[in-house]
Amino acid sequence: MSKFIVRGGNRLTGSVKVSGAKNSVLPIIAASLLAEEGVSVIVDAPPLDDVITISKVLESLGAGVTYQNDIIEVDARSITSCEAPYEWVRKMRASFLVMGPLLSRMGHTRISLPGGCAIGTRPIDQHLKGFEALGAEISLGQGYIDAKSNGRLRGAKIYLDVASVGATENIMMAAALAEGVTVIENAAKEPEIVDLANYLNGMGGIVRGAGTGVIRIEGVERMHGVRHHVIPDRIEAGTYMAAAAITGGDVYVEGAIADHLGPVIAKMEEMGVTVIPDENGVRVISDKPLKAVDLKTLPYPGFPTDMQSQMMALLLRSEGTSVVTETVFENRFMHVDEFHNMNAEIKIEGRSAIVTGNARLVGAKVCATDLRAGAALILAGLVAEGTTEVSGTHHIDRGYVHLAEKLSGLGADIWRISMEESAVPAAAAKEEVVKPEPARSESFKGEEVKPRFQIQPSWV
Ligand SMILES: CC(=O)N[C@H]1[C@@H](OP(=O)(O)OP(=O)(O)OC[C@H]2O[C@@H](n3ccc(=O)[nH]c3=O)[C@H](O)[C@@H]2O)O[C@H](CO)[C@@H](O)[C@@H]1O
Ligand SMILES: C=C(OP(=O)(O)O)C(=O)O
Repeated sequence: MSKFIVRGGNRLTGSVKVSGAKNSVLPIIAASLLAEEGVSVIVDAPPLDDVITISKVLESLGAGVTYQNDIIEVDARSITSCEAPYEWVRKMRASFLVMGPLLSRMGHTRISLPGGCAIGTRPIDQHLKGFEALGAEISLGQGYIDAKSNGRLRGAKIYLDVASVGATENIMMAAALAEGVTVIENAAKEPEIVDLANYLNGMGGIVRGAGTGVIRIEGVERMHGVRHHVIPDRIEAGTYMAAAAITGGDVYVEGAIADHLGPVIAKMEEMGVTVIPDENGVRVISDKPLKAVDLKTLPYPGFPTDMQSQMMALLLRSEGTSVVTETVFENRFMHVDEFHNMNAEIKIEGRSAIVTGNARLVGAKVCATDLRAGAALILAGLVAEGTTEVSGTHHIDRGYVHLAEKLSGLGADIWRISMEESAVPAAAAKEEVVKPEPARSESFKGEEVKPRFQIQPSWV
């Protein structure tokens, strides 16, 4: 157990590199299960806890998985099990993404029900509706979902009631080896969907229209491993852009793809932040007082829900009152209570949060209630008076590679300690900061999912 310690007041400058996208690499690793021939090589796979978890799921199914220097190799030629047990699906909802490929390739799968999570109930009805349309028989019992098909799945037209990212991905993967053509209508359009489609096409699949609301998948008989580069993480990029903006900084976010960040850039520009994209990244200059803006989260290309809490941190420091409306998840304002502990004034009215700007934020002990809430609290800590301690770091480790190291590289006063240590006096605590482990080179087989960090003396 560890926590981040942040001392506010530093202006961030310099360059930070974005890692591969969590929300791309997870479905892509799952899709590797479709390859009956060859080995899949996934480049720019970020060393996140979620990546370890999905790798463990694949190993529990009989696939070979190795990880070295941000490259994952998956050998799924011999799958020995079709069951994703509770212990993995409980750790990470995205484990459910193995259902589509397993059903398509093996004709049978048994997966623990993913259940809700902190940000909402997150049902899976659209995934199941898609599998049933493709001819699977679904039964539920004892916390598990059983899906069986009589021979190959058969292509079908599927209209999604909500443009769900996960359902679109799961159905794309299920349809990849089905007989005939599948058309997904009201499909999600996120860049991660396009990345998955490119991966499936590289594996010998035939997927067209990804990135639009209608995706057409022509089923093929066999798929093979391929080498693929994961796209950069637009949410991680957006988080560093917000760090630059909130601290009045000047930061180059290397690897950020401006096209993937349209609404984030638009809102930052409305706030008075200068954003200069080029072909290798995005420069963010914040040299004026920030202005309040209203924003509403929506499926892509709307404003991403995964940037809502980080943006709220920024709005706390803006001139005027802002209204933030969350339409994607019904319970994604848990960071508001934590912000209150830092002296913020925010009122929740239904699906909206009314954010009073010009907040004099003060450091406090706060808890990351989910991944992005954790990032937002760290952003607030960067400008708060005094020291902020953010616990719940396991959430943050799901989605950010070396967060403290990347921010301190930009000049932030942030480090990580184990829970047993005291954050004060800070100088003493810095003697026992946490350093990332060297890259893994071994198979994940047989290991527990351990924190990827260990205490090292005198680092940073
Ligand atoms: C691993 C991954 O890629 N996670 C992302 C993915 O999550 P995930 O794929 O779980 O999110 P979805 O797009 O499925 O969820 C969007 C909305 O649809 C609802 N829904 C979803 C499926 C379903 O069968 N029925 C249903 O009603 C959900 O409850 C939610 O309200 O997209 C979210 C929305 O951009 C992001 O916040 C997550 O970071
Ligand atoms: C909600 C998120 O992820 P997940 O769907 O993996 O929980 C996120 O990345 O902010």
